[in-house]
Amino acid sequence: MASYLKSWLYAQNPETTSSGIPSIETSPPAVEEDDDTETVHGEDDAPPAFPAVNSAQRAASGFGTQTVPQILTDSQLMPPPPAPLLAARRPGVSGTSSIGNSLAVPSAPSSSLLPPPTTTKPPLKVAKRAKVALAPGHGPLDWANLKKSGQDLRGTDTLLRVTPSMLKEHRTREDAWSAFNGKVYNITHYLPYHPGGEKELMRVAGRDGTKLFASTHAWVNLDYMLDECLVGFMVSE
Ligand code: HEM
Repeated sequence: MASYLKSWLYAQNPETTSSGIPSIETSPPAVEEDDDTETVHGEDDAPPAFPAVNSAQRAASGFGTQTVPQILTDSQLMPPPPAPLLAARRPGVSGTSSIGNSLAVPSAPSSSLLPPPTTTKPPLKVAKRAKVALAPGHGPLDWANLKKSGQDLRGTDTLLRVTPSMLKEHRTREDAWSAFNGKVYNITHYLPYHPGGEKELMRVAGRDGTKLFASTHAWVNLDYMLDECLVGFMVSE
């Protein structure tokens, strides 16, 4: 058995002694250069390489032999897209932005995020129109029914040519005429039906009420409401 082992050792290691017996090293082996980067040295907190330096993974993947992708410089990169205009807006700032020349916002008033002045400023004072409680049976429908009733609301047999002096003679509550856009109406019967009150309507009795009517409620269809009250047309003296 011993001779067999001797012959085997000789075959494996040609550096045998002259006696043919391999020498047995007794001194400790020389410390080799340590290239194991996984070993932590002193205060070095660097993480170990991954995959490990001499690992099978590194050898299999050809790690380190591949060409490292080149990192492009700023000038080689595609330029960034332009900043959207709305993104450059700032609350409370209207007009040109000071973010930078490239982000300059056109100074349109709409570029501000401020609420529109209509919501922040108090509304303009509108002259309050007096509400008048109409007597029972004197609502708009009642007036419409009276017009249809066939009752004479003109007080004249035919349409007249009315001069300003003629108009002036009809300025009482019992007999009130008024002119609107060249047409003369007998407003006497309408007085208690007027939503703005008799007093207001009497301001135009015996004179031209075109201006006052238009400044109060131009949307009201006067010609339809008073069609049965038409007296005639304005003419000069
Ligand atoms: C004969 C001509 C006139 C007719 C047919 C007429 C008719 C009307 C009508 C239909 C309304 C209700 C309108 C609405 O609620 O939107 C109204 C309201 C009013 N009208 Fe006249 N109007 C006449 C002349 C006048 C005149 C000359 C004045 C004088 C200033 C006047 C003063 C008013 C006022 C102050 C109101 C408001 C009443 C309210 O807010 O409830 N109207 N009128």
